[in-house]
Amino acid sequence: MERVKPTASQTATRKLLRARSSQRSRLQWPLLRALAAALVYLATATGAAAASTTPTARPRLNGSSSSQQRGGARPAAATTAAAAASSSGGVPRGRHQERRQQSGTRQGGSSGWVGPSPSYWGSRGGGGGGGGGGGGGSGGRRTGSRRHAAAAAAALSSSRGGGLAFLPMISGLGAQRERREHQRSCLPLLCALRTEAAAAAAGRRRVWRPRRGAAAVATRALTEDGEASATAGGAGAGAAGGGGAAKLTMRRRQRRSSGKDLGDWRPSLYMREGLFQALPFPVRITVMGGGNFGLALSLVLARNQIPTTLLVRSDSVAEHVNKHNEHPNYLKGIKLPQHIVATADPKEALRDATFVIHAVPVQYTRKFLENVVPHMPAGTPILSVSKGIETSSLMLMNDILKDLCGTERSYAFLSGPSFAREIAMNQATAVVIASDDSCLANDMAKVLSSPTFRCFTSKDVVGVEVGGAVKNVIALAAGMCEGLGLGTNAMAGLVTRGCGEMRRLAIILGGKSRTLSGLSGVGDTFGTCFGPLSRNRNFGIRLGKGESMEEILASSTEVAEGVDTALALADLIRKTDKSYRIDLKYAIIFGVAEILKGTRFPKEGLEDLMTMPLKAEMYDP
Ligand SMILES: NC(=O)c1ccc[n+]([C@@H]2O[C@H](COP(=O)([O-])OP(=O)(O)OC[C@H]3O[C@@H](n4cnc5c(N)ncnc54)[C@H](O)[C@@H]3O)[C@@H](O)[C@H]2O)c1
Ligand SMILES: O=P(O)(O)OC[C@H](O)CO
Repeated sequence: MERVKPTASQTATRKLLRARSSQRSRLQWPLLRALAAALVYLATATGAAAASTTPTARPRLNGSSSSQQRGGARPAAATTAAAAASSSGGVPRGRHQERRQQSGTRQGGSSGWVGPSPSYWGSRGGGGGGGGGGGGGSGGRRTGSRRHAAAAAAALSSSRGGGLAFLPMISGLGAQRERREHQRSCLPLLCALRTEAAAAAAGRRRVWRPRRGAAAVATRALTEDGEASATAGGAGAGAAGGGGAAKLTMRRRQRRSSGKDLGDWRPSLYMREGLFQALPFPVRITVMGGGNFGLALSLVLARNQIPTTLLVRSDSVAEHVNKHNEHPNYLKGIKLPQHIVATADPKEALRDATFVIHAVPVQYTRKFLENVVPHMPAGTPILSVSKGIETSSLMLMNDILKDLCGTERSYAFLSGPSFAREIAMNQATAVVIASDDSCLANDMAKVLSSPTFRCFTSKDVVGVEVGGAVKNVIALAAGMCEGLGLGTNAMAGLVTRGCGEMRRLAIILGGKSRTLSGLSGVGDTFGTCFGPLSRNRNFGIRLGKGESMEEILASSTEVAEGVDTALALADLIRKTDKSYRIDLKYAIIFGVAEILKGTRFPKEGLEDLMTMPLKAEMYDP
């Protein structure tokens, strides 16, 4: 019998059904794992409660239902935990903690955290100097719900606080409302647990008062112990003694004794409403680079009450920041919260970092990192916010960081329309964080997001990075357009054609076309080309008005990354794109490079663009 050939729509429907069924089976696995983990946990917890006089007794977490919490009743979990705490001489200890203490390994970085560690710390070999290399991160990388299911199972079988790692798994199953309820009910508990974990690490005892709420517990931790040891939803902290950490702690204490601390240490809306998505491990962040953007991101972190250390270049700047709560040169007029601590000592800044944020301009990155890398704990993930291409190597940040900090750690890249001053003034901002490691991108998005700072995620590192680099060059051109006194038609045409060049280059380098229609592509291009705060645009305006490069460079204190990047891009395109007439395909980038080199005037550049050979508007590489 002759086989009937399916129609195109039948084939498409079948493909869709097949995809959905495989998606369903992927979703079922975490559910089954979750159920299995919960059963194991319940069975063990029952046994543990019976034997709660032993030091290894594990408290029950499942008593903290939202109704109990809202009704103000002391949750069963708290009662059990308190009983277990007192019986074990402080904080109840789980198996992981015990094993670590027996083997003498420093656990969970500074805070003594005993929950699971994320997959991107796998290369730390379960321990190490940072904020949490241990627990569940057993080497190879896992992704998505598998990782969360495994982390939850590990947490449930390890320590009481780790049980909260169950939350992301619930979210993976899509039960949004339940998750919110659960988080709301668990949040005060989570904060209290972390406070206790940190106190235990520092050898202190702590009174269990979950009914006072997360904010009270967090604040109390700060006031009583002089250490930012409990933070909003998921941002635990360190209380490690000795060395640099002790110095930082002492500074915090000194400030506190001055009586003006805590003014801005309030629970954010995310924390109060339970919207903050807790990470199942403590977080302490080091921001490298105390320029405009480093400061702005420190403020974002401080608003989420994450302990943040700013690594600056000189002792005098660090001293000024710590003493006056503002930077002497950047973001003038913006006051920094007291709990942002600056230091010029990379060892001191990095020893306890859970994550590192790199906010040094691309062209200074290599020199800056040479002194810093030896002090960076192995495996600590880095989030880069720098946009551009290195002139000497023609590398994007992804390659520069891998070159300098090794391939054995995960990297993420933040980009999008995000002027430092607007962020510092708490104005709404949306960005994208790209990483090959989607767990890291998700976690960084959780750490940074707040009601005024929204992070999306992406897997397209190249697309996001190319967008961030090329938009600065287009902004120089847009500035020249403005400086030449041209109208809206010219500006809109120029920026649109510039976005085409950006997309073309991104595709050639391995990025995705759709990324360039997002925040890091056209989003950032619009922001930078039309935003009065843009340094690149303002540089272009001055060029357009007839000032020379030398004059502008001599009189400006701020970095316009597009200047070096334009020259690097022209070289990179020549090296990478071997197609016919690249000068026509990248007319704006080449034009800007020529003007910066001094071989063309802005007006001539415009004439060149307008008299190019006639051709189709769109074509792909
Ligand atoms: N400013 C913004 O609004 C913004 C927004 C998004 C991304 N970014 C990106 O963030 C990165 C940092 O930008 P920024 O605005 O904070 O820079 P900035 O111009 O405000 O500060 C310069 C930074 O570089 C350091 N620096 C200066 N000269 C140096 C040198 N010779 N060697 C080593 N370090 C030196 C300074 O100490 C300072 O930390 C850039 O790549 C930029 O593209 C900035
Ligand atoms: O001030 P610019 O021109 O360096 O731009 C800053 C940011 O990149 C805008 O997103």
